[in-house]
Amino acid sequence: MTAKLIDGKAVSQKIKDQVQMRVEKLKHQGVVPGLAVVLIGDNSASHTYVKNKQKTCEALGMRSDLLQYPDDLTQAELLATIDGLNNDPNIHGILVQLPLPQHIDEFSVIMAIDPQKDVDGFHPVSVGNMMIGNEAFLPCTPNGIIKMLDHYAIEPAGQHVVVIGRSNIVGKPVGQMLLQRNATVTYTHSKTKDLVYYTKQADILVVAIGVAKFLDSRHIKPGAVVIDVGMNRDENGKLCGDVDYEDVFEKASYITPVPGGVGPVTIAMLMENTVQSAENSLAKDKSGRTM
Ligand SMILES: Nc1nc2c(c(=O)[nH]1)N[C@@H](CN(C=O)c1ccc(C(=O)N[C@@H](CCC(=O)O)C(=O)O)cc1)CN2
Repeated sequence: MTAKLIDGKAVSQKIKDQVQMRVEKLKHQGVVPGLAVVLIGDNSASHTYVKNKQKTCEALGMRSDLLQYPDDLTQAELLATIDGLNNDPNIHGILVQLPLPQHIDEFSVIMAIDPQKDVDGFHPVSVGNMMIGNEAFLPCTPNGIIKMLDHYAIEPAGQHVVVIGRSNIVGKPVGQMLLQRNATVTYTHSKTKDLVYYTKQADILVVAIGVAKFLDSRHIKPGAVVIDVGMNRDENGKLCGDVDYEDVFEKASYITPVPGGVGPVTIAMLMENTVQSAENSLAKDKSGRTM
């Protein structure tokens, strides 16, 4: 068996085409969706991702404001910036690019963002609503993974999903979202004993640990679906995932490439959250006017 490629670029394009139609409809009603991206410091990967976000935003006809600061920005200054964006009627989505410099508390920053503009889906209000199945902004990478599975008719229901990694932005939410689609979910992490005992049981494996080529064919059962969330550089400085792609390709049924898999769909889901927020804002204004 050789794996079928899960083409993140193709899935991303399909989502962006739908977003573009929604943007045009909003523009006819006088609303230009606006995304504010706050970038602190000089992390080169973050600069690349933010550039991708801005480029995509503008290509879809949305407004994208970049607020860039040196890494000595104080937490108080950042919170004041976020407060200004919360109150800007032309801004519908706010994100602060992670990771942050060590002197800034990530939770305080996420808490400062108005949940109605939380297009990353990281705010506890968004997370809580997601957990109980309420409408919420869903985190972009986990939601993108769901969209890729849907695109290839890979049904999570009844499947054993093993998640490697327990971050607040990928591991924890993706497991919950797949649980809500009736998968059976096992969470594993750096402290899990005998990791292979769990990974070899997985019908669907989500690998989000940030270690280049960590997972190889010994970790998976034949026919597993492998979702590689990793974004690393190999010994030659080449972008690679958490999965040894060449080694796993012969054994998996589906696999996401890096680059070209989870990354592009993450961006597309951010665009979808941003246009959704602008639609929510317009609906709220209209309901206010009819009161
Ligand atoms: N505020 C946030 N910070 C971070 C998030 C997030 O969702 N919100 N997620 C990750 C990084 N991430 C989004 O910002 C992200 C990572 C990778 C890509 C991407 O397009 N990857 C490309 C390759 C890009 C390259 O050339 O290096 C691919 O995989 O094809 C987009 C977004 C952490 N921070």
